[in-house]
Amino acid sequence: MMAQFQEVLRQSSLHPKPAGLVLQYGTAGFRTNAKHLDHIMFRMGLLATLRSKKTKATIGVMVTASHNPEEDNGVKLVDPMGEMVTQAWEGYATLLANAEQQDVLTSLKEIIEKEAVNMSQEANVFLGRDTRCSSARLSQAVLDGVSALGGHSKDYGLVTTPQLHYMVCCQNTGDKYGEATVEGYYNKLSQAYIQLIKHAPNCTDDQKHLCVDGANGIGALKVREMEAHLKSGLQISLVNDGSQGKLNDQCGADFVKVQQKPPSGMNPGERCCSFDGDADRIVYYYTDSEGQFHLLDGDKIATLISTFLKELLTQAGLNLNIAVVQTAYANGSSTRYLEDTMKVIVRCTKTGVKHLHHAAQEFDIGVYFEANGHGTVLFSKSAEEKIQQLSKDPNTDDERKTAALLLQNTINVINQTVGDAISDMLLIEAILATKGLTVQQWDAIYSDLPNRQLKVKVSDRRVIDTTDAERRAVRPAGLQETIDSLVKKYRQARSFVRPSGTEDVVRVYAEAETQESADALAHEVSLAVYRLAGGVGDEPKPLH
Ligand SMILES: CC(=O)N[C@H]1[C@@H](OP(=O)(O)O)O[C@H](CO)[C@@H](O)[C@@H]1O
Ligand SMILES: [Mg+2]
Repeated sequence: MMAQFQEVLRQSSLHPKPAGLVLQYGTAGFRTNAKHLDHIMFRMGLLATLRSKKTKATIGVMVTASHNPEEDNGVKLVDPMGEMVTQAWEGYATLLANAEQQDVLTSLKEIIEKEAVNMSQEANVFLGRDTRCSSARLSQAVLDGVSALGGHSKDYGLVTTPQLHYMVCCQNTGDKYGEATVEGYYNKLSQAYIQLIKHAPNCTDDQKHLCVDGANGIGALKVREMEAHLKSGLQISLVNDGSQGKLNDQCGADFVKVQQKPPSGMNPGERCCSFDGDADRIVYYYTDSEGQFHLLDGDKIATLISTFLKELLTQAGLNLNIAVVQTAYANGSSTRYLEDTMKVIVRCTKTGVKHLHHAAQEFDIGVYFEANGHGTVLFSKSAEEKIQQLSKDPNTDDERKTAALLLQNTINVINQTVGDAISDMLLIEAILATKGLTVQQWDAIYSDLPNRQLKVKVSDRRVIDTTDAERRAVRPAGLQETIDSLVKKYRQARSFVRPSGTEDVVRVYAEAETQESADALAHEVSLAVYRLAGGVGDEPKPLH
């Protein structure tokens, strides 16, 4: 053990921390300009090794800053079942990341002691990275951290974030979930997709065509690799494939969702989708004959998927509960449609995938999506078993059997570990094909309420405290009362504010019957935040 600690000290000096730099393990790990991250990567290599020893399982480390600009980078840790690392270890990550150079060993020992980590236990770490030019160098720093503590590592190189989550889950479930290789991932998903579209024999070449915006990132590389496995079951035109443009610059799912417009390089007459920079988010869109842009975001995706699953459950005669998990950012129309028309259970959680994921685990089938397009579907073990039994039952009639087989293939096309743009894309394409739905028909299931998101700069965003899944502010005094009285001025209105977990801003959301009302309400609520929560800089200006 002494020798290992000596090695940590030696290696740590090669990955020095800039004095005074303080970073937080946020909603999606550490994220900042790549030039400040070398020591963070080394230390996350150390921490992942400890986590592996503690859990006696393989742990994942993904080097990416998702939708952030190319100059940034970041790192996320992946727990044994492919889920985000637990909250307690997020705390350790922050502790270790911020320890000054001379205190690294003390912090490391503190974690070892608190968690009673058996240091003679073997450790295994899987590593993946996105296409940023800083990612290769930063990955090496992670590997140095793992080897300093005597851990084993496997570097998957360029993979999407959800592919790495998948590998970790496969490895720790003895390949029950699938084979822990990129090839195994493509085979599992593409075979399930090909089985699903067998139920759409009338699908024309036009319907099989999809434009994909790869955000000039890893998703573009991987969608190309996947395409080869799909045996022309899907015809993909790839734009922003990374050959020319810059990562996430004027493209990608975040750009499309926030700007509500198509990415550069795309002429979206037909069905299109955009991935984000690490391919764990997806949004769809099209432009109608009048040139109007239509966005089909995470809420519309959750609605499409849950409708499909509910119909299959009915056909299969299976009594399984199904819920949709959303956040406060879900469009009010989607919530109303799901609850009132679809009669599915709807849950609202705090922002951040881990919250949605945990809530979704409480149901037989939990469909979760953030409005920005990050999401997946979780099937409980018993739900999977019931579906499998039915598909094998010789006494089942044809209709029930077909539904059970469709459900089975749906399970196989989904990456249950985390939101996955490629897997979600295949599922959505299969649903549209089997139901014979156009993107316009899908869009028409319900109409979004006009909405607006704004950001307000305040001197300390922690003065805002929220409750009820972030839908109500309990501090500062008077803020919620002000929001309530502003909301009353508009029809079908709703508004809330919360401090961002990834940026130094307070986010304001408003929706209402018209775009003008949503914009006016968002502005008035921004002013209330500015005045009551210590706004800095100029007062927010009206949008019109
Ligand atoms: C309104 C919004 O889209 N917020 C995003 C954003 O979190 P904030 O805490 O709002 O900054 O980044 C998170 C990580 O990617 C994502 O999970 C979340 O949905
Ligand atoms: Mg992402």
